Amino acid sequence: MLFKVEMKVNLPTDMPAEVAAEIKAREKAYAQGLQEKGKWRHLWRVAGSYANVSIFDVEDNAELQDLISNLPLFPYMDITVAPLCRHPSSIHEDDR
Ligand SMILES: O=C(O)CC1=CCC(=O)O1
Repeated sequence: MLFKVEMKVNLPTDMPAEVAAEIKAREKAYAQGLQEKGKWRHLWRVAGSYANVSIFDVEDNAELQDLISNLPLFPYMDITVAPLCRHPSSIHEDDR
């Protein structure tokens, strides 16, 4: 199942820089691991903001919830999720 996930990061302004850097490093490692597994298909920066638009490919809603809630930045993000289905005009056979 494919989901569009939008994540907006809101780190507290008073968070020490070294704490923020450590969380971001763990987030990067976690995100890259999920990309290598094919679970996190696309990861795009939204230009001009500390936000991303991502496409997740998961078994079900429960797996998406598990993956997202384990993001190191999860406590500091506003997240919106939308389920996706194949567009009838898509030429990409693997979009399902
Ligand atoms: O920077 C972001 O948009 C938050 C984030 C998600 C995966 C990652 O490495 O950073």
